[in-house]
Amino acid sequence: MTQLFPMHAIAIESRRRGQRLVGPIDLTLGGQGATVVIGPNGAGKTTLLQLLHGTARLSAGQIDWACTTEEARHHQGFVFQRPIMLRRTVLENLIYPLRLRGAPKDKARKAAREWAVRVGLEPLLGRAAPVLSGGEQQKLALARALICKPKLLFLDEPCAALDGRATREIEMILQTAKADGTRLILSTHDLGQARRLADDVLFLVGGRIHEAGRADTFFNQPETEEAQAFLRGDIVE
Ligand SMILES: Nc1ncnc2c1ncn2[C@@H]1O[C@H](COP(=O)(O)OP(=O)(O)OP(=O)(O)O)[C@@H](O)[C@H]1O
Repeated sequence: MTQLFPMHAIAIESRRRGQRLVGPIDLTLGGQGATVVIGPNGAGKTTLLQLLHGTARLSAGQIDWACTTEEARHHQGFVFQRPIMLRRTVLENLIYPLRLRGAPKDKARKAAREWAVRVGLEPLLGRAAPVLSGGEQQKLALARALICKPKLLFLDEPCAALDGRATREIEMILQTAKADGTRLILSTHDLGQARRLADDVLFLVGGRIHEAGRADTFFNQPETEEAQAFLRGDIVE
């Protein structure tokens, strides 16, 4: 069975037009739990997730998975802040990633129905995905990612535009995915969400990891002045 972890990111950087946006960052990830990436606007959270996932180009450094990079990519999913829906039904959106991976039609259909039930979208299976509400679309995006049983799921501000109820539903799906063994890495501006979901925290400022560690330690005894200020709700730049 393919093992992704431990993953070692060594001195990774993202530069644009000669300007360093993120890095250098060194990071080791073990195979369990949820890592929550927090930090002010422009700190580099999205870019870091994309570098790790391989959708943004490394300007320097390297990422070593316990398997090949190709295998690692195959076992990852990425959920965006604004979900990208196929202009097809909910059912077809769920079937699509499985068919892409070669699953037979019947099997894909069965899994799609099971996932629709799990995330509460069963009554909407025949509806066109683009007309779903924001919360419904995000649940669909999550189910579409999880249906492939990723070993690692990146989520970039998955609840940014959602109300409390939709956020709670998404968080429950994420907690179940984590309990089922999916490694989560998500960015959020919602400190309440970070406290609820995080096992580990990466606190980014200015493209660098400013503080990192166990969530309870970070939230209860942040070491740096910037982290203390950020947790108080002060402006950190
Ligand atoms: N394609 C790009 N070209 C130039 N600069 C970019 C590009 N993408 C991101 N940046 C810059 O890189 C920095 C990090 O951006 P990023 O979106 O990763 O931050 P973030 O922490 O996710 O921000 P936010 O909380 O606002 O979503 C920002 O200064 C941003 O302007």
